[in-house]
Amino acid sequence: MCGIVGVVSNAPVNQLLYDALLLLQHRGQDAAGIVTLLERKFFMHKAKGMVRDVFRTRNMRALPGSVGLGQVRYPTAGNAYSEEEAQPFYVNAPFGIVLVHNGNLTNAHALRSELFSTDHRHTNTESDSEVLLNVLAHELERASRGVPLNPAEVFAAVKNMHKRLRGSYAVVSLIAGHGLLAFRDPYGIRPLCMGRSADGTVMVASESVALEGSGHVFERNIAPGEAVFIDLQGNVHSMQCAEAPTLNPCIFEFVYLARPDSVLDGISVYQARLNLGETLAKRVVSTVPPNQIDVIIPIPESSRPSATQLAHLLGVPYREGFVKNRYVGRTFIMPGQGVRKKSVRQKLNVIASEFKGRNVLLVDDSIVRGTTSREIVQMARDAGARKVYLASAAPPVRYPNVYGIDMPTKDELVAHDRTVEQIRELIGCDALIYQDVDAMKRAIGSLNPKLDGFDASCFDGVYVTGDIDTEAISRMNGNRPRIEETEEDSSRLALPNHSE
Ligand SMILES: O=P(O)(O)OC[C@H]1O[C@H](OP(=O)(O)OP(=O)(O)O)[C@H](O)[C@@H]1O
Ligand SMILES: NC(=O)CC[C@H](N)C(=O)O
Ligand SMILES: [Mg+2]
Repeated sequence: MCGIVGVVSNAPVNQLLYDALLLLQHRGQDAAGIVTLLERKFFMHKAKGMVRDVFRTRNMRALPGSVGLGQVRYPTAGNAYSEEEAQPFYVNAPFGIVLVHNGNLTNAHALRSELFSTDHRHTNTESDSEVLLNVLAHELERASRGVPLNPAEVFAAVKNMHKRLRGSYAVVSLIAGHGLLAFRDPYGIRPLCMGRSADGTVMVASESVALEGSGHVFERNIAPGEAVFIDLQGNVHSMQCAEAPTLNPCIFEFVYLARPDSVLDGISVYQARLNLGETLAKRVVSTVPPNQIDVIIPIPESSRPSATQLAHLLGVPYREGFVKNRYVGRTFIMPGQGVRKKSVRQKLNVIASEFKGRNVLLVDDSIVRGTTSREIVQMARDAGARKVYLASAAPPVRYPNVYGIDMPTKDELVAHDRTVEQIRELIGCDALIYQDVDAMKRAIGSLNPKLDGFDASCFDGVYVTGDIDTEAISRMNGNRPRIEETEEDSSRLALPNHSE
């Protein structure tokens, strides 16, 4: 779940792209990049790190032009530590194309060989996004052979792409001399929306918060399978390019990934989390009587809306018991278990008085590897809690995710092949209460009846694209270069040393 953005304007866009990427930082902390287009020349700067670290003034000055795109990366394919896999990706022919991608191709391996043997195209990294760019380049070349590239040719290329690509993809790309192309996979797994500002700038972005926070008015979501082409004058053309599109957004966006102030596919992320708190209340009542809970404490950050609603419905005081160090990033999207574990303690600290002698119900949005829960439960006990109960606003995460969330192998999931009682024992809490899968789908789905369903594969093992061999994917991903604790990790987590 990287964050992507693209703009067509008639004023310089470097600062605008930077601002939008900052608003999408929660979607990817590993690398960031921007490309701008001035006349027919691309200007690019990308590197590993967060937006504020990657772009210095001199880099920003070197990004001229009134059209551009950007990305913040959370790696789900290839090598998380490879600077070369930071996005955007560039290819020189045809026309000159740059591309940013949110999602994960499940047939990247097969496509890479096909690109080489049939299309005679070379890819130089392990990134699925580079594969995607080369498929786009090949299809654009085919569609515009002997004719000028107009929207009809661009849409013909996207139609062919949908036939070749499998998995999830929300994409923004720039075609030099022509315009900006954005499209979404036929299931709409990853989000993409567009908006406009008063001066006529058109922006496409992963989440509505990027539009609104940078002075644009949300216009609409890009439909599953749809392609939008914005020419260099700012005219918007669009076409449905998939044969049988359905809207099945990733449910984990609502549970954890997206910002609560975003509205994705017509659903307020905040309201979705409140609703999850409401249905969770029913589960809690049937496990632990509310009069045996003294206080409800959220595990910051993402669980707050669900915990508030839960506390309200149970009539139990809601208190802040953990303070988050805002300078440590999101732990779940950090690459590598060592670094994730260490950062939970660096990130959260207890307010001991909220725990001492009390029966506390801790609430998290989800439990994935159990890294956070294990640490937190122990911290609550160390602070003097009498009983420590834990509730998760999402059901157990039991299956690998193959569509752009970094939980690729089942063995790393604390709930895989374990009963709730076994998980409770591992985490070390006195009671463990999970959301129910159908209740979760109803709680969020009721907010937009036009949805066809969700990709909830990590909870129910049903993969919307229907062609997933999780064993093969687990094997492939298990061999991915993963990051375990290195010096670089540790220094990245360390707080700035002001005495230097
Ligand atoms: O079981 P785990 O593998 O630990 O993963 C789940 C935890 O990770 C996320 O928090 P994170 O710190 O990433 O972000 P947040 O501040 O938005 O809650 C999520 O909200 C859970 O707290
Ligand atoms: N989280 C994502 O969307 C990742 C995009 C792409 N698969 C990468 O690893 O760079
Ligand atoms: Mg969290």
